Amino acid sequence: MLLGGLAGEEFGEQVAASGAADVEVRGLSADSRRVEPGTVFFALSGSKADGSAYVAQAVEKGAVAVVASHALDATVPVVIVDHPRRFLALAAARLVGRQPKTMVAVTGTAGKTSVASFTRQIWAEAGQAAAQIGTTGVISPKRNDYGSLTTPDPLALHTLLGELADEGVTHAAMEASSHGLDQSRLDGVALSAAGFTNLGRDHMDYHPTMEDYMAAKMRLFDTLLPKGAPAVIFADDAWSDEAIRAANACGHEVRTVGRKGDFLSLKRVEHFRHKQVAEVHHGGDIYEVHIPLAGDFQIANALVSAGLAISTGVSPAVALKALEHLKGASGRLELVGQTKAGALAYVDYAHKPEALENVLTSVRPFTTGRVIVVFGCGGDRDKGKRPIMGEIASRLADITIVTDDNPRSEVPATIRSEIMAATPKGIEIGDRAQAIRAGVAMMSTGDTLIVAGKGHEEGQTVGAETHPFSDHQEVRKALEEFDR
Ligand SMILES: CC(=O)N[C@H]1[C@@H](OP(=O)(O)OP(=O)(O)OC[C@H]2O[C@@H](n3ccc(=O)[nH]c3=O)[C@H](O)[C@@H]2O)O[C@H](CO)[C@@H](O)[C@@H]1O[C@H](C)C(=O)N[C@@H](C)C(=O)N[C@H](CCC(=O)O)C(=O)O
Ligand SMILES: Nc1ncnc2c1ncn2[C@@H]1O[C@H](COP(=O)(O)OP(=O)(O)OP(=O)(O)O)[C@@H](O)[C@H]1O
Ligand SMILES: N[C@H](CCC[C@H](N)C(=O)O)C(=O)O
Ligand SMILES: [Mg+2]
Repeated sequence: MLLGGLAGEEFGEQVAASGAADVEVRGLSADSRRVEPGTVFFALSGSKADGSAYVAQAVEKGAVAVVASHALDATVPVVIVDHPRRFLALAAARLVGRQPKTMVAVTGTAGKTSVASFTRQIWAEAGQAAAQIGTTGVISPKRNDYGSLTTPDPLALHTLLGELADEGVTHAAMEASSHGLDQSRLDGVALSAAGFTNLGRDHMDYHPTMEDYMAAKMRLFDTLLPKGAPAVIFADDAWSDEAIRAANACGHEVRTVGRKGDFLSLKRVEHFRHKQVAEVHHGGDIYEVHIPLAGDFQIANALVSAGLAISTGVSPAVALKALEHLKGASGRLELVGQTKAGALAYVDYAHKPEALENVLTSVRPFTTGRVIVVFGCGGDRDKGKRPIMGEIASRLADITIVTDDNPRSEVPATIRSEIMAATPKGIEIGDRAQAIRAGVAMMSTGDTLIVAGKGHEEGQTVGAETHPFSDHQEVRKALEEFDR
């Protein structure tokens, strides 16, 4: 394809100005190390490096043109644009040229993986070939691939979407992380609908303020979702009104769900040990909905998912009935085992304040004994959340065990001490396997154990190395050891 053709209307003029419109393009890359002959190199300024420094290397490896945000010295044409990351995403979409026909994206601080999974499950129940893309990887009729980024970079993303389309997948739900939105990773995806769950503290190391964080999330509505398309918004969050305002301002069809929702209105919820029954009103009809998952927050996720499924053609009756068979996403308040005396052990991915608060509150109604929590905070990530999570655990759990969770380049004991400062009665056990053993050893009748922070993860990253580690396995091992 010619670069002029990949540029589209938005970047056509700049490409023409560079004299590169007729350059034949064989591939795109933002990494000089991966450039091959015929590639267009996008020189991106990142958090660690500046791609401009690698232009010479890219050209040496065969780059036929460079896209950058400022003038550069190069022996090939240089296209100067304001937003090279957006150009990369749109060009990747055009170069691949196909994606599952119906795609939705969901954003929010918590619940994205769950909503992507539930939406896929509802579509599948409705007979569609459906996929989900996000933190836990890619799940489709033919795949169950472990993932890394929540929102893949545009080249990986569009290659994947092309493959899914070739495999016959017609429906896909993807997670839009704030990093992904801010870095235009999904700008090239054609969306049929989009969802918002909630906003809470996270990634304050990346976004300067909560308003900036919210603005990144709202790119989903103000830049990516085509005007007039359905925006499904959870109505009961502190930031819901702001999201509704933003979606309305863009001319979308706003569909709110939740207690304050008018598209799917939640009227009543009864909590049981392993399930919840909700009364939901839609378009004048009343539905009794059985959700086989614990946790109030799963109702919110289920409603956003049903809203997205209905907005993409599933009948309301089928969508709400499908909720009866939902399986939780791996490691999201997942019941991993129980003691012979019936005390429950869960693995959960809460690694940010609101999520931890929600999870600890969610298990209280069915916990007749004590709530025991084992958790830590990641290194090289928002340090401000450490004392906040410590305070939440000491307020909402009866026993708190503070341990390590991917310390990365930081000193693990320092991370723990920042959590412990707000958890005066916390027990500190750095070794995560030992911390889980200690938690399991304490369990007696009526207690609930929550091992939080890693969810589906399969490794513990210490320094630059990731060692195999699974909360699921450690919980199971400890249950075997202590509960004979
Ligand atoms: C902070 C961040 O988000 N970084 C992402 C970003 O990298 P970057 O552009 O900042 O990269 P950089 O290292 O500064 O390099 C700048 C440019 O120079 C290029 N380069 C560099 C070296 C070289 O020799 N040659 C060369 O061309 C790089 O390829 C890059 O294009 O763009 C890359 C490509 O899309 C991402 O892989 C990378 O994600 C890193 C690995 C990451 O850890 N991201 C996390 C924080 C993240 O994105 N998380 C979110 C949210 C999770 C959640 O919600 O909890 C996610 O979506 O997963
Ligand atoms: N709607 C919700 N409201 C509050 N907390 C939630 C909600 N949904 C999930 N959680 C909590 O957040 C954790 C992560 O859930 P999930 O993976 O679905 O969210 P996510 O937005 O994909 O998170 P991440 O950005 O880390 O990938 C869960 O394990 C649970 O503790
Ligand atoms: N996507 C999140 C996951 C955090 C999970 C937690 N286990 C940690 O390592 O902090 C991040 O990279 O910030
Ligand atoms: Mg996720």
